[in-house]
Amino acid sequence: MRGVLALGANTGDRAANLHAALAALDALDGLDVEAVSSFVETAPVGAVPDQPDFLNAVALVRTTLDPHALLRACHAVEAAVGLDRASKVPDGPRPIDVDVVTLGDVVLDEDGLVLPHPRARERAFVLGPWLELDPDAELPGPRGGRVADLLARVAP
Ligand SMILES: Nc1ncnc2c1ncn2[C@@H]1O[C@H](COP(=O)(O)OP(=O)(O)OP(=O)(O)O)[C@@H](O)[C@H]1O
Ligand SMILES: Nc1nc2c(c(=O)[nH]1)N=C(CO)CN2
Repeated sequence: MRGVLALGANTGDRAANLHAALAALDALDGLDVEAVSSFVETAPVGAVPDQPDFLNAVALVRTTLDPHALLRACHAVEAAVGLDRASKVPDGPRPIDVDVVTLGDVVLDEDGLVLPHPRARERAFVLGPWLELDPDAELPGPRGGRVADLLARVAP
């Protein structure tokens, strides 16, 4: 299946962290990184406004992993690049964050995994790079829609 991953980093060498995470993802059995967006500098969104700007990117992947295995793989890559989950503050600074935005048309909410990612539809730092890679992209599910339309709503 095709999947969409969102990456973000705002501590350390942000670009090096994104490159390391992308290489680690591509090295996984059952996952190929097919395309990577530009790295975009974005102001922090969410509960912690007073932190460094993020470098964000989106990757299109092809994978045989099931949704939970894909999330576990993302967490393993985060740990390998230097994220200590125990000290992570929600919405706060981190050397790397890898979220699963979509996996095919899968819609689910179970065991700590929600697909599509519940906040993707309101995050310009996800929608913008995704649109760059696929101008016809669509977010599946009842609250989905064309990524171009969702982006126009959050970043008019
Ligand atoms: N689609 C998803 N992608 C990544 N994590 C998810 C997803 N759905 C649910 N989660 C859960 O969200 C939990 C918190 O995610 P994380 O630690 O990345 O939070 P955060 O990065 O601070 O915020 P956000 O999830 O809004 O990016 C994870 O432990 C994971 O179980
Ligand atoms: N600009 C930007 N803001 C954020 C980001 C992010 O990746 N980019 N990630 C967050 C938590 O996942 C919270 N806020």
